[in-house]
Amino acid sequence: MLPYIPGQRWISDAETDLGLGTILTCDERSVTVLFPASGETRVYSVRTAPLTRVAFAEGDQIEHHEGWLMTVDSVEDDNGLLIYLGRRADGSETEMGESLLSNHIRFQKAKDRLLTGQIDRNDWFNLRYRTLQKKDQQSRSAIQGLSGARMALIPHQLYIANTVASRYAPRVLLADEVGLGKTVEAGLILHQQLLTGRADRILIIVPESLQNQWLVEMLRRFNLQFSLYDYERCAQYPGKNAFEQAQLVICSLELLTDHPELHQQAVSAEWDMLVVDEAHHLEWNEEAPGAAYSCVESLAQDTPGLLLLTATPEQLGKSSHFARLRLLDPERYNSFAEFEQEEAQYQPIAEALDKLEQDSLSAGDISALRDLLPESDAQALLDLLTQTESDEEQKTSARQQLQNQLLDRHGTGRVLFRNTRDTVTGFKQRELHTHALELPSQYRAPMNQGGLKAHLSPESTLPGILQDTWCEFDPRFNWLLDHIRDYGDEKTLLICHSAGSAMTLSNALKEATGIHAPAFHEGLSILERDRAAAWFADHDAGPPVLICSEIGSEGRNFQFARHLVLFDLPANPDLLEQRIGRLDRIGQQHDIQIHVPYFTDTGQESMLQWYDQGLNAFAAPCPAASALFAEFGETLEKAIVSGKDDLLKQTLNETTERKTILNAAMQAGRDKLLERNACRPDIAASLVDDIEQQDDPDALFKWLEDAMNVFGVNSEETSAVSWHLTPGEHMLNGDLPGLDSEEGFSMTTYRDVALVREELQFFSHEHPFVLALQDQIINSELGNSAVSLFKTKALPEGTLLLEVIASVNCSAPKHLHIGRYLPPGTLRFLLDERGNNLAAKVGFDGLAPKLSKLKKATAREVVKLRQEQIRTLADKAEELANDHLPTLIEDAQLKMQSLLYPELQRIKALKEVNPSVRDIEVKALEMEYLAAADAIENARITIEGIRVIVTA
Ligand SMILES: Nc1ncnc2c1ncn2[C@@H]1O[C@H](COP(=O)(O)OP(=O)(O)OP(=O)(O)O)[C@@H](O)[C@H]1O
Repeated sequence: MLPYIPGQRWISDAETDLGLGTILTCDERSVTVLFPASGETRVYSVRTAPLTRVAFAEGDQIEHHEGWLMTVDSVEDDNGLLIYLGRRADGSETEMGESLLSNHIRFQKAKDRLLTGQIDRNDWFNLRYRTLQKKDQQSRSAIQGLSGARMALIPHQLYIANTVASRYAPRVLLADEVGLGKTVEAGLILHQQLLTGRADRILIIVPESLQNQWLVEMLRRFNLQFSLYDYERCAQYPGKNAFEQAQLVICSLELLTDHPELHQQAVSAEWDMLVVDEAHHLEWNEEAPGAAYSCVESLAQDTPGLLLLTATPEQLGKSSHFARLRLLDPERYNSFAEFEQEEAQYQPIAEALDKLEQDSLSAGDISALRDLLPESDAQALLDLLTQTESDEEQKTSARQQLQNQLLDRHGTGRVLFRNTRDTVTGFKQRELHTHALELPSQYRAPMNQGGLKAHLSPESTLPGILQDTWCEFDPRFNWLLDHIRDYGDEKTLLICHSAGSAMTLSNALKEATGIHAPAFHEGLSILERDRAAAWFADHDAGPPVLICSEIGSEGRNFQFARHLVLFDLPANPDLLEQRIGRLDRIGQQHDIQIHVPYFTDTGQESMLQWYDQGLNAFAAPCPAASALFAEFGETLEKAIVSGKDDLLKQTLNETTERKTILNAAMQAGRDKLLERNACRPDIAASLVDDIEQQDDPDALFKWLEDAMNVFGVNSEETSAVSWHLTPGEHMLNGDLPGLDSEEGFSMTTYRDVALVREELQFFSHEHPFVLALQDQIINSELGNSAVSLFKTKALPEGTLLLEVIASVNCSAPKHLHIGRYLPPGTLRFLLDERGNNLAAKVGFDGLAPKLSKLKKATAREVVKLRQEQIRTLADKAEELANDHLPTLIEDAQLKMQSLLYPELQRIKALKEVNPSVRDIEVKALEMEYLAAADAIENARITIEGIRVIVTA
């Protein structure tokens, strides 16, 4: 006979929060259990299922799912299903099949264990109490998911992650300028979504060259273990959908575009979140979307959450930028023409924002604001501003709320986040060094006959044999030798247009100097590229130069290098910014030296002038660069190729003029809205503050030390701020992350130490090891019963006290994040023999150190002798705890309403004026509101631990 019968009620020992489970199906191998209270289904192996049968006996009080109670008189077995016979509170007889039991029933295991003589150590009881307190604090935290990353607390990143991650299934474009930390922002959002149960399955699509960088970054910074999927890995699952075999996957865009069958598998693998890095490669136009675009589009349609990352959103033109917004929200962005029109109207909104900064507003200003924000909540705020009886505090708050509403309800702000170096401080200067060289005769012909490419990188258009030997006559090569001689002890990153040029340069350099400067290009395998990058990064042994092709270097972190050699210039200003961004990124310690060797009186000089004088693009990113390139790119190319000086001069002058106008217009309109949306400094600063306060390395290690003592984990102090952990010989549980091998690992609880010492894991309250320990303590019976001796003269010898810990438990789906409203709490009662609660007078921290252990046999004897007294006091404590419940539920409902209701109202108001709010977001919030209210109403008290204290 099978051990499980459909309809039976069982509880998960590992996840008691799930509530009461119902067996759905069972065969020889697996059993499927539905946990209705949390909406979860689990499939276990029949042999190892961590399940306990729920069976009540005579005298037990049980609850019907409709909420009424019955006392059990007898139990019958109907083909493996239990039927309880008994009486309701009014005395009437009734019966209840086990399938009708309330899904929220919890069990008071502590009392049963104590009374049956299963007594734990005192320090286990103490650990249990402190762990419950810790869990309670974490559940209350508004920054859950944001504090556990190994990262410096950079305000704009935290602001974006916090804003985006709090949305249901966020769909946004992260478009910070190059090197400002988009990968870290995306990682933070994913971490938060995973930790709070809002996402389980995530697919990250990146250019092939960045796969390992992402893999390492997710693990090193966020402890997220992604699987890297390439063709070989996918082939390991014949006949199956490879993408369904892992929850967190990174793969390259090329894998999906080159293999339609794998693309199909990825589309049907039901992800919660999709991330696409370097999204500027997704080219689109109305007639024919590119292959990469279509590939991502079909995935994006079927995935609730979507993060697109690009530093240069307009690199392939405005229509492709629009198309990426369309991926995020096809309903809102359905007409390119309308999008362009809308962009032109951002200026009045930006002006209104400025006005709201001023102390007084004219009648005209108020009237303009009334037109922009016609909704009733905004009108009320505007009334407040004009009423003479309003005080300054009210007016300031009204101004802030109105600014928030303007930002919220207009423009792309809600889906597009862009921080720039203007607003994020701490970046180093960029210094341009131009090096004029004479054009060698060998390049004259190709330049005269060829197009723009021949002018910018003439070596790549040379015929046959010259492709390998051009360094012999190209003065840029000799200049490079001089540069290495002068700066050989500082790192230089060289970028040129093509892989071929990079290889020739690398070979020639080796021949001329013996220096092996690796060529880093798209033709290398990922492993080869990662090795080359790591070798280059080696401060002592690594080469002074890395020679990269355009594509090879994209997205890479080379901020440890100080010199950037642009061996040729790219044809597009966005590519120039991408190149400079390899060095000009967070972590750069020095001013960046940009070297441009060029041939005088050639198209190279013209291009250099256009970038430098036209766009000022070497000194800083130029906001209008894409627009200027769209306007003047063709003429510039024509001028360069034809060598017409007048046309060049004219283009340069026109560009300079337009740049001033466009930059000013953008700054006044679109950019101002983007800037304000991308980071609101007051909120960002308070996030940093909250995390700094939560980071308490000493307290965390103290708790960890106690827990490791109990669990039998060895810890060796390796410095004042770091420890090495290894599995002990008699570990209580072998299932702790990182301790599956003898070697163990090293860690620190200090954020600043973890940032400089890569070999240490950063332990925070959100580290998987800490979370696993916490769960194992709380979800097991560990320390829930204890007996101890209290040597005191204040009470007669043999006096009995009962210390009882209780918590509030809600069986609710994890994504509701119910702890925000109803944290588990740690109710503590210390009852004397008459049932008086002394907890307020005698605190846990004062009492615990004064208690000593009793021998097990003596402890059992005490329990046996005082059983009746203990039972009565335990029931009394439970009664007291239950007395708290209605107030706790009421407070939680109020808190939930105060947080979710305004959010619901806001999103509904937003939807009326800003169609970028999707219907599904409004619906999801409504459902969340109702589900949270229901879960809170069904909260129950759980007795987490009982300690008998006898005085001596
Ligand atoms: N908060 C942080 N703490 C420590 N290092 C950081 C932080 N944010 C970013 N970095 C580092 O700064 C560099 C740039 O960050 P990241 O790669 O996320 O930028 P990006 O905007 O994605 O760059 P790109 O535009 O080139 O793709 C990386 O080396 C990253 O590890």
